[in-house]
Amino acid sequence: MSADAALDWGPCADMAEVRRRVDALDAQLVPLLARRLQCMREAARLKPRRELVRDEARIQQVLEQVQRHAQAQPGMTALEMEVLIDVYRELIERCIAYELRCFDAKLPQELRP
Ligand SMILES: C=C(O[C@@H]1C=C(C(=O)O)C=C[C@H]1O)C(=O)O
Repeated sequence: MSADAALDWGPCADMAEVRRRVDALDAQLVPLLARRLQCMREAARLKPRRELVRDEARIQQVLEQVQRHAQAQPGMTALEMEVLIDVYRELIERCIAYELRCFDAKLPQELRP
């Protein structure tokens, strides 16, 4: 089965099909998440001060955009929307933690927290 066919909507015949779909989705998600992390490395390189790593206004903007993308998905339930936003909140927190580590790595040893 092609990756696209595995992503078709509709009920799965059995658990094997559920897992084929999940595996195909992960194959698409992992490279995208890796690229998102690489953006954090770039953000850490470009931001001049540690306190700029966490930007609450930008976090809100990202969450609102994600909500709009999710609303455009056919068949998305309110509960799925809630889970997705939770996943994104956690993703952003992990990204900020990674960005902080990247930022600290560019500081001279004596200035690292
Ligand atoms: C990448 C940035 O740094 C942080 C990471 C964010 C993210 O994971 O989307 C959002 C806001 C920032 O706190 C940024 O400021 O855009």
